[in-house]
Amino acid sequence: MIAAKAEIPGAPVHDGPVADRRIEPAHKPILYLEEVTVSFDGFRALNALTLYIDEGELRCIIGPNGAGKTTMMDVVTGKTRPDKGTAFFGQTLDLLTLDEPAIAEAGICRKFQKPSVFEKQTVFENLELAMRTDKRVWTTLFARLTGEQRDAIHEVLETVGLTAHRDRRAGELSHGQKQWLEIGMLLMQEPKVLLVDEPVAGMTHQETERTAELLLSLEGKHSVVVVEHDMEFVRSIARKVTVLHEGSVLTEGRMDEVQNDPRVIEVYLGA
Ligand SMILES: Nc1ncnc2c1ncn2[C@@H]1O[C@H](COP(=O)(O)OP(=O)(O)OP(=O)(O)O)[C@@H](O)[C@H]1O
Repeated sequence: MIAAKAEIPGAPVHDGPVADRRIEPAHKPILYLEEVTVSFDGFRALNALTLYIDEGELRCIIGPNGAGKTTMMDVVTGKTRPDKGTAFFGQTLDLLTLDEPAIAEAGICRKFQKPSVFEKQTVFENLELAMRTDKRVWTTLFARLTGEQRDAIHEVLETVGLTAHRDRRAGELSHGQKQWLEIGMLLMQEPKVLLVDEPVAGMTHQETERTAELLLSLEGKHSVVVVEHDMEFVRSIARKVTVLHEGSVLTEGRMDEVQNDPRVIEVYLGA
């Protein structure tokens, strides 16, 4: 079921020439979470969380353990249903009416911390499998690719820096390369929003740097939400940073601003 976003108080309205001028195209939200509350046995993992993500932006979400970062991603992807609040994708798609596959189909993809690739298939084949709607390995590998599909795979290989490894089995790749391959597999689905959970955990310094470049290169083409504990990494990619604490937004802003915010310092030192 599709509900109308315009019914939400304070939500931007895009349906007329005057309304259009109210929003800068560069700051048009694609994801709206408003007053979202999730309780587990009375404990509020999310507490009236309100968060907007703009189209094409790269947003970092930080916060001490238990702040609600994972729960927030679970709500967006349909894994967890909030007790209260609203979650919209764009102006019209009510995420709370959709299940996980429908949300992924709509263009919200999630990269979990642990890479999950088809180890026995090559890098190229993994990307091919990710592109198809028919997920049966057998069917996919024996279907012929169109020129356009090949181009799409080559473009993603370039983006994730794995062109030279296209014919290697995924199982032979390093941890970092597997992570990039999985990001590539998500890119094959042309997501509008990419949620990335601790992308550099377990990576070498060099792999971390390369991951920063990769995520920065996605900016403008996709909205990328990165949840990460590694502050040096966050600093290297951060545009706008949102600090979660006890299920709500504590503060948002540039990395230097949030780092010097006494409330943020207190929360991290107290954690
Ligand atoms: N299924 C659940 N049942 C009970 N409590 C839960 C459940 N999922 C999360 N919580 C609790 O909700 C709070 C928020 O958890 P969440 O995993 O969202 O935090 P986080 O910011 O991702 O933390 P971390 O950085 O440690 O991963 C925590 O106190 C956690 O123990």
